[in-house]
Amino acid sequence: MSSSRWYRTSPPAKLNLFLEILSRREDGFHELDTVMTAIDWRDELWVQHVAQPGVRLQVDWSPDRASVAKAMQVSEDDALLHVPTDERNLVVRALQRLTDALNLEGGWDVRLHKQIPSGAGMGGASSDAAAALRLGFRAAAEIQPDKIAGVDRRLLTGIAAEIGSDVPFFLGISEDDSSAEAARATGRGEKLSFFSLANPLHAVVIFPAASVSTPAVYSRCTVPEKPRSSVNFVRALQGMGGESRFNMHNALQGPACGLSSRIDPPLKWLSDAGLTDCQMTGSGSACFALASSSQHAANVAETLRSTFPGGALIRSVVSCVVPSEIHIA
Ligand SMILES: C[C@](O)(CO)[C@H](O)COP(=O)(O)OP(=O)(O)OC[C@H]1O[C@@H](n2ccc(N)nc2=O)[C@H](O)[C@@H]1O
Ligand SMILES: Nc1ncnc2c1ncn2[C@@H]1O[C@H](COP(=O)(O)OP(=O)(O)OP(=O)(O)O)[C@@H](O)[C@H]1O
Repeated sequence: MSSSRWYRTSPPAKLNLFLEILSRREDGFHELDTVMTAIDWRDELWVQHVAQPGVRLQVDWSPDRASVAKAMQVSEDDALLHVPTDERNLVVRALQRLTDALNLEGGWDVRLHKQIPSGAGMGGASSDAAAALRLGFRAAAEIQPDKIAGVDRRLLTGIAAEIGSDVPFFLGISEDDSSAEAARATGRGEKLSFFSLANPLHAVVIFPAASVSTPAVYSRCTVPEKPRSSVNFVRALQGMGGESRFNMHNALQGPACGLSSRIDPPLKWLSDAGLTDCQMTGSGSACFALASSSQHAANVAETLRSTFPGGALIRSVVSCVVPSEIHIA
Protein backbone atom coordinates (compact mmCIF):
# COMPACT_ATOMS: atom_id res chain seq x y z
CA MET A 1 0.00 0.00 0.00
CA SER A 2 1.41 3.41 -0.99
CA SER A 3 1.26 6.50 1.25
CA SER A 4 -1.32 9.19 0.66
CA ARG A 5 -0.31 12.81 0.09
CA TRP A 6 0.01 15.10 3.12
CA TYR A 7 -3.27 16.82 4.02
CA ARG A 8 -3.08 20.07 6.02
CA THR A 9 -5.48 22.39 7.85
CA SER A 10 -5.28 25.10 10.53
CA PRO A 11 -7.65 24.23 13.39
CA PRO A 12 -9.13 27.42 14.95
CA ALA A 13 -9.70 28.14 18.62
CA LYS A 14 -13.11 29.16 19.99
CA LEU A 15 -14.61 31.71 22.34
CA ASN A 16 -17.74 31.05 24.37
CA LEU A 17 -19.77 34.25 24.02
CA PHE A 18 -22.51 32.77 26.19
CA LEU A 19 -22.58 29.73 28.49
CA GLU A 20 -25.40 28.81 30.85
CA ILE A 21 -25.78 25.65 32.96
CA LEU A 22 -29.29 24.21 32.57
CA SER A 23 -29.03 21.06 34.69
CA ARG A 24 -26.69 18.40 36.05
CA ARG A 25 -27.09 15.06 34.29
CA GLU A 26 -27.04 11.54 35.68
CA ASP A 27 -23.82 10.86 33.74
CA GLY A 28 -22.02 13.68 35.54
CA PHE A 29 -22.10 16.05 32.57
CA HIS A 30 -24.19 19.24 32.48
CA GLU A 31 -26.90 20.27 30.06
CA LEU A 32 -25.68 23.52 28.52
CA ASP A 33 -26.91 26.44 26.48
CA THR A 34 -23.74 27.89 24.96
CA VAL A 35 -22.85 30.06 21.96
CA MET A 36 -19.39 29.64 20.46
CA THR A 37 -17.56 31.40 17.67
CA ALA A 38 -14.38 30.17 16.02
CA ILE A 39 -11.48 32.66 15.98
CA ASP A 40 -8.29 32.97 13.93
CA TRP A 41 -5.92 31.83 16.69
CA ARG A 42 -4.92 28.55 15.07
CA ASP A 43 -2.83 25.41 15.33
CA GLU A 44 -1.59 23.69 12.16
CA LEU A 45 -2.10 19.95 11.54
CA TRP A 46 -0.58 17.71 8.84
CA VAL A 47 -1.80 14.13 8.30
CA GLN A 48 -0.55 11.41 5.94
CA HIS A 49 -1.95 7.88 5.65
CA VAL A 50 0.86 5.27 5.49
CA ALA A 51 1.20 1.50 5.31
CA GLN A 52 2.62 1.13 8.84
CA PRO A 53 -0.17 0.64 11.41
CA GLY A 54 -0.38 3.03 14.38
CA VAL A 55 -0.29 6.80 14.80
CA ARG A 56 3.06 8.60 14.94
CA LEU A 57 2.59 12.18 16.16
CA GLN A 58 5.24 14.87 16.37
CA VAL A 59 4.36 18.11 18.17
CA ASP A 60 6.12 21.46 18.35
CA TRP A 61 5.20 25.03 19.27
CA SER A 62 5.04 27.87 16.71
CA PRO A 63 6.98 29.99 16.03
CA ASP A 64 9.23 28.02 18.45
CA ARG A 65 9.10 26.66 22.00
CA ALA A 66 11.57 29.22 23.37
CA SER A 67 9.60 32.28 22.25
CA VAL A 68 6.29 30.88 23.52
CA ALA A 69 7.91 30.04 26.88
CA LYS A 70 9.42 33.54 27.04
CA ALA A 71 6.06 35.24 26.37
CA MET A 72 4.49 33.15 29.13
CA GLN A 73 7.52 33.77 31.40
CA VAL A 74 7.89 30.04 32.06
CA SER A 75 10.73 27.60 31.42
CA GLU A 76 10.69 25.57 28.20
CA ASP A 77 9.93 22.40 30.18
CA ASP A 78 6.94 23.95 31.99
CA ALA A 79 3.78 21.83 32.07
CA LEU A 80 1.94 24.57 30.14
CA LEU A 81 3.99 23.61 27.09
CA HIS A 82 3.63 19.85 27.50
CA VAL A 83 1.55 18.22 24.77
CA PRO A 84 1.26 14.40 24.85
CA THR A 85 2.10 12.47 21.67
CA ASP A 86 0.44 9.19 22.69
CA GLU A 87 -3.23 8.24 22.98
CA ARG A 88 -3.70 11.05 25.52
CA ASN A 89 -3.53 13.42 22.55
CA LEU A 90 -7.01 13.83 21.06
CA VAL A 91 -5.48 13.79 17.56
CA VAL A 92 -4.12 10.29 18.16
CA ARG A 93 -7.43 9.21 19.68
CA ALA A 94 -9.37 10.63 16.74
CA LEU A 95 -7.27 8.80 14.13
CA GLN A 96 -7.40 5.55 16.10
CA ARG A 97 -11.22 5.82 16.30
CA LEU A 98 -11.45 6.65 12.59
CA THR A 99 -9.24 3.69 11.65
CA ASP A 100 -11.42 1.31 13.66
CA ALA A 101 -14.73 2.80 12.49
CA LEU A 102 -13.78 2.54 8.78
CA ASN A 103 -11.84 -0.72 9.20
CA LEU A 104 -8.86 0.94 7.52
CA GLU A 105 -5.54 -0.76 6.90
CA GLY A 106 -2.26 1.00 7.64
CA GLY A 107 -1.69 3.97 9.95
CA TRP A 108 -0.85 7.66 10.15
CA ASP A 109 2.10 10.07 10.26
CA VAL A 110 1.06 13.35 11.90
CA ARG A 111 2.67 16.75 12.53
CA LEU A 112 1.07 19.20 14.94
CA HIS A 113 2.30 22.79 15.23
CA LYS A 114 0.72 24.33 18.34
CA GLN A 115 -0.22 27.97 18.89
CA ILE A 116 -3.47 27.55 20.84
CA PRO A 117 -2.61 27.39 24.55
CA SER A 118 -3.75 24.39 26.59
CA GLY A 119 -6.06 24.69 29.58
CA ALA A 120 -7.24 28.02 28.20
CA GLY A 121 -10.90 27.31 27.51
CA MET A 122 -10.16 27.89 23.81
CA GLY A 123 -10.80 24.33 22.62
CA GLY A 124 -7.32 23.66 21.23
CA ALA A 125 -7.21 19.89 21.69
CA SER A 126 -10.84 19.54 20.61
CA SER A 127 -10.26 21.56 17.44
CA ASP A 128 -7.17 19.47 16.61
CA ALA A 129 -9.21 16.29 17.08
CA ALA A 130 -11.94 17.48 14.71
CA ALA A 131 -9.28 18.47 12.17
CA ALA A 132 -7.66 15.03 12.46
CA LEU A 133 -10.99 13.34 11.70
CA ARG A 134 -11.51 15.52 8.61
CA LEU A 135 -7.96 15.15 7.30
CA GLY A 136 -7.91 11.40 8.01
CA PHE A 137 -11.18 10.95 6.16
CA ARG A 138 -9.76 12.79 3.11
CA ALA A 139 -6.41 10.91 3.18
CA ALA A 140 -8.11 7.53 3.53
CA ALA A 141 -10.42 8.32 0.60
CA GLU A 142 -7.35 8.82 -1.57
CA ILE A 143 -5.93 5.30 -1.22
CA GLN A 144 -8.80 3.24 0.22
CA PRO A 145 -11.80 4.78 -1.58
CA ASP A 146 -13.78 1.55 -1.27
CA LYS A 147 -13.72 1.96 2.52
CA ILE A 148 -15.03 5.53 2.28
CA ALA A 149 -17.55 5.22 -0.54
CA GLY A 150 -21.03 5.90 0.75
CA VAL A 151 -19.86 6.71 4.28
CA ASP A 152 -21.87 9.67 5.55
CA ARG A 153 -19.66 12.41 7.04
CA ARG A 154 -22.08 12.38 9.96
CA LEU A 155 -20.18 9.26 11.04
CA LEU A 156 -17.50 11.76 12.02
CA THR A 157 -20.00 13.62 14.23
CA GLY A 158 -20.59 10.51 16.29
CA ILE A 159 -16.87 9.86 16.75
CA ALA A 160 -16.33 13.55 17.58
CA ALA A 161 -18.99 13.54 20.30
CA GLU A 162 -17.34 10.49 21.89
CA ILE A 163 -13.96 12.26 21.97
CA GLY A 164 -15.18 15.45 23.67
CA SER A 165 -18.10 17.84 24.07
CA ASP A 166 -16.44 20.64 22.07
CA VAL A 167 -15.20 18.46 19.19
CA PRO A 168 -18.44 18.38 17.10
CA PHE A 169 -18.48 22.20 16.90
CA PHE A 170 -15.12 22.24 15.12
CA LEU A 171 -16.29 19.68 12.53
CA GLY A 172 -18.63 22.42 11.37
CA ILE A 173 -21.11 19.95 9.87
CA SER A 174 -24.30 21.96 9.57
CA GLU A 175 -27.67 20.78 8.27
CA ASP A 176 -27.32 22.73 5.02
CA ASP A 177 -23.57 22.02 4.64
CA SER A 178 -22.81 25.76 4.72
CA SER A 179 -19.84 27.25 6.55
CA ALA A 180 -20.60 29.46 9.53
CA GLU A 181 -18.61 31.21 12.24
CA ALA A 182 -20.82 30.43 15.22
CA ALA A 183 -23.16 27.91 16.73
CA ARG A 184 -25.59 27.56 19.57
CA ALA A 185 -24.78 24.28 21.36
CA THR A 186 -27.02 22.40 23.79
CA GLY A 187 -26.92 18.96 25.38
CA ARG A 188 -23.32 18.33 26.49
CA GLY A 189 -22.34 20.68 23.66
CA GLU A 190 -22.88 18.24 20.84
CA LYS A 191 -26.32 19.44 19.68
CA LEU A 192 -25.42 22.26 17.32
CA SER A 193 -27.29 24.95 15.42
CA PHE A 194 -24.78 26.82 13.27
CA PHE A 195 -25.38 30.41 12.23
CA SER A 196 -23.56 33.25 10.49
CA LEU A 197 -22.64 36.42 12.35
CA ALA A 198 -24.10 39.63 10.94
CA ASN A 199 -20.68 41.25 11.35
CA PRO A 200 -17.21 39.87 12.10
CA LEU A 201 -16.44 39.86 15.84
CA HIS A 202 -13.14 41.53 16.73
CA ALA A 203 -11.70 40.75 20.16
CA VAL A 204 -8.62 40.87 22.34
CA VAL A 205 -7.74 37.55 24.03
CA ILE A 206 -5.44 37.18 27.04
CA PHE A 207 -4.18 33.75 28.13
CA PRO A 208 -2.66 34.45 31.58
CA ALA A 209 -0.20 31.53 31.46
CA ALA A 210 -2.19 29.39 33.87
CA SER A 211 -4.19 26.30 32.97
CA VAL A 212 -7.52 25.48 34.57
CA SER A 213 -9.03 21.99 34.80
CA THR A 214 -12.36 21.79 32.98
CA PRO A 215 -13.71 18.97 35.20
CA ALA A 216 -12.71 20.89 38.34
CA VAL A 217 -14.54 24.02 37.17
CA TYR A 218 -17.69 22.08 36.33
CA SER A 219 -17.54 20.31 39.68
CA ARG A 220 -17.84 23.71 41.38
CA CYS A 221 -20.66 25.13 39.26
CA THR A 222 -24.27 25.30 40.43
CA VAL A 223 -27.52 25.06 38.48
CA PRO A 224 -29.31 28.45 38.55
CA GLU A 225 -32.95 28.69 39.65
CA LYS A 226 -33.82 30.55 36.43
CA PRO A 227 -31.27 29.77 33.71
CA ARG A 228 -30.77 32.47 31.09
CA SER A 229 -31.51 31.68 27.45
CA SER A 230 -29.21 32.54 24.55
CA VAL A 231 -32.09 32.86 22.06
CA ASN A 232 -32.25 36.69 22.02
CA PHE A 233 -28.46 36.93 22.12
CA VAL A 234 -28.19 34.71 19.02
CA ARG A 235 -30.75 36.90 17.23
CA ALA A 236 -28.63 39.97 18.09
CA LEU A 237 -25.50 38.26 16.74
CA GLN A 238 -27.41 37.44 13.54
CA GLY A 239 -28.36 41.11 13.18
CA MET A 240 -32.01 40.34 13.77
CA GLY A 241 -32.45 42.74 16.66
CA GLY A 242 -33.42 41.23 19.96
CA GLU A 243 -30.91 43.04 22.15
CA SER A 244 -29.40 46.49 21.64
CA ARG A 245 -26.18 45.31 23.35
CA PHE A 246 -24.44 41.95 23.42
CA ASN A 247 -25.61 40.32 26.59
CA MET A 248 -22.63 37.99 27.08
CA HIS A 249 -22.56 35.53 29.98
CA ASN A 250 -20.39 32.65 31.23
CA ALA A 251 -21.73 30.67 34.19
CA LEU A 252 -18.32 28.99 34.62
CA GLN A 253 -16.50 32.26 35.26
CA GLY A 254 -17.33 32.41 38.96
CA PRO A 255 -16.34 28.78 39.67
CA ALA A 256 -13.12 29.19 37.66
CA CYS A 257 -12.19 32.37 39.55
CA GLY A 258 -12.68 30.40 42.75
CA LEU A 259 -10.06 27.94 41.51
CA SER A 260 -7.51 30.33 40.02
CA SER A 261 -6.45 33.85 40.97
CA ARG A 262 -5.08 34.35 37.44
CA ILE A 263 -8.46 35.09 35.80
CA ASP A 264 -9.49 38.36 37.45
CA PRO A 265 -6.34 40.34 36.42
CA PRO A 266 -6.84 39.92 32.65
CA LEU A 267 -10.53 40.80 33.04
CA LYS A 268 -9.54 43.99 34.88
CA TRP A 269 -6.85 44.91 32.33
CA LEU A 270 -9.25 44.44 29.43
CA SER A 271 -11.82 46.63 31.18
CA ASP A 272 -9.20 49.26 32.12
CA ALA A 273 -8.19 49.33 28.44
CA GLY A 274 -11.66 50.68 27.75
CA LEU A 275 -13.16 47.47 26.36
CA THR A 276 -16.66 46.46 27.38
CA ASP A 277 -18.04 42.92 27.25
CA CYS A 278 -15.06 41.35 29.08
CA GLN A 279 -15.50 37.65 29.86
CA MET A 280 -13.69 34.33 30.41
CA THR A 281 -14.05 31.77 27.64
CA GLY A 282 -15.16 28.20 28.29
CA SER A 283 -13.78 26.84 31.55
CA GLY A 284 -10.87 29.29 31.43
CA SER A 285 -8.31 30.57 32.02
CA ALA A 286 -8.27 32.74 28.86
CA CYS A 287 -10.35 35.94 28.86
CA PHE A 288 -11.49 38.14 26.03
CA ALA A 289 -13.24 41.41 25.29
CA LEU A 290 -14.96 42.62 22.15
CA ALA A 291 -13.41 45.51 20.19
CA SER A 292 -15.01 47.84 17.65
CA SER A 293 -12.69 46.96 14.77
CA SER A 294 -9.61 45.01 13.75
CA GLN A 295 -7.44 48.10 14.26
CA HIS A 296 -8.95 48.80 17.68
CA ALA A 297 -8.29 45.20 18.77
CA ALA A 298 -4.71 45.31 17.40
CA ASN A 299 -3.97 48.60 19.19
CA VAL A 300 -5.30 47.36 22.55
CA ALA A 301 -3.45 44.03 22.21
CA GLU A 302 -0.19 45.85 21.45
CA THR A 303 -0.63 48.11 24.49
CA LEU A 304 -1.47 45.20 26.78
CA ARG A 305 1.50 43.14 25.55
CA SER A 306 3.82 45.88 26.77
CA THR A 307 2.00 46.65 30.02
CA PHE A 308 0.36 43.44 31.30
CA PRO A 309 2.20 42.26 34.44
CA GLY A 310 3.53 38.70 34.32
CA GLY A 311 3.53 36.08 31.59
CA ALA A 312 0.66 35.95 29.12
CA LEU A 313 -0.17 35.29 25.48
CA ILE A 314 -2.12 38.29 24.17
CA ARG A 315 -3.61 38.52 20.70
CA SER A 316 -6.16 40.42 18.66
CA VAL A 317 -8.47 37.99 16.89
CA VAL A 318 -11.43 37.96 14.55
CA SER A 319 -14.23 35.41 14.14
CA CYS A 320 -13.73 32.87 11.34
CA VAL A 321 -15.71 30.05 9.76
CA VAL A 322 -15.72 26.39 10.73
CA PRO A 323 -14.60 24.03 9.39
CA SER A 324 -11.09 25.23 8.52
CA GLU A 325 -9.97 24.84 4.89
CA ILE A 326 -8.15 21.64 3.90
CA HIS A 327 -5.06 21.87 1.66
CA ILE A 328 -3.22 19.06 -0.12
CA ALA A 329 0.38 19.79 0.80
C1 LIG B 1 -16.27 24.31 28.83
C2 LIG B 1 -16.48 24.00 27.38
O1 LIG B 1 -15.24 24.08 26.70
C3 LIG B 1 -17.46 24.99 26.77
O2 LIG B 1 -17.45 24.94 25.39
C4 LIG B 1 -17.03 22.57 27.22
O3 LIG B 1 -18.24 22.42 27.95
C5 LIG B 1 -16.05 21.50 27.71
O4 LIG B 1 -15.73 20.75 26.59
P1 LIG B 1 -14.56 19.65 26.69
O5 LIG B 1 -13.33 20.26 27.26
O6 LIG B 1 -14.50 18.97 25.35
O7 LIG B 1 -15.17 18.69 27.79
P2 LIG B 1 -15.13 17.09 27.83
O8 LIG B 1 -13.72 16.65 27.55
O9 LIG B 1 -16.26 16.55 27.05
O10 LIG B 1 -15.46 16.88 29.40
C6 LIG B 1 -14.49 17.20 30.37
C7 LIG B 1 -15.20 17.26 31.72
O11 LIG B 1 -15.94 18.49 31.80
C8 LIG B 1 -17.19 18.28 32.45
N1 LIG B 1 -18.28 18.63 31.52
C9 LIG B 1 -18.02 18.84 30.20
C10 LIG B 1 -19.07 19.21 29.37
C11 LIG B 1 -20.37 19.34 29.91
N2 LIG B 1 -21.41 19.69 29.14
N3 LIG B 1 -20.58 19.12 31.24
C12 LIG B 1 -19.55 18.78 32.06
O12 LIG B 1 -19.76 18.60 33.26
C13 LIG B 1 -17.20 16.82 32.88
O13 LIG B 1 -16.65 16.72 34.17
C14 LIG B 1 -16.25 16.19 31.89
O14 LIG B 1 -15.66 14.99 32.40
N1 LIG C 1 -4.03 18.20 20.41
C1 LIG C 1 -3.78 18.63 21.66
N2 LIG C 1 -3.24 19.84 21.88
C2 LIG C 1 -2.99 20.26 23.14
N3 LIG C 1 -3.25 19.54 24.27
C3 LIG C 1 -3.79 18.32 24.09
C4 LIG C 1 -4.08 17.82 22.79
N4 LIG C 1 -4.62 16.59 22.95
C5 LIG C 1 -4.69 16.35 24.26
N5 LIG C 1 -4.18 17.36 24.97
C6 LIG C 1 -4.15 17.40 26.43
O1 LIG C 1 -5.41 17.99 26.81
C7 LIG C 1 -5.21 19.02 27.77
C8 LIG C 1 -6.24 20.09 27.53
O2 LIG C 1 -5.96 20.69 26.27
P1 LIG C 1 -6.96 21.86 25.79
O3 LIG C 1 -7.17 22.80 26.92
O4 LIG C 1 -6.44 22.39 24.51
O5 LIG C 1 -8.26 20.98 25.56
P2 LIG C 1 -9.74 21.40 25.20
O6 LIG C 1 -10.60 20.67 26.17
O7 LIG C 1 -9.98 21.18 23.76
O8 LIG C 1 -9.82 22.95 25.46
P3 LIG C 1 -10.39 23.73 26.67
O9 LIG C 1 -10.90 22.75 27.69
O10 LIG C 1 -9.18 24.49 27.14
O11 LIG C 1 -11.45 24.57 26.08
C9 LIG C 1 -3.78 19.50 27.53
O12 LIG C 1 -3.23 19.98 28.75
C10 LIG C 1 -3.05 18.24 27.05
O13 LIG C 1 -2.54 17.52 28.16
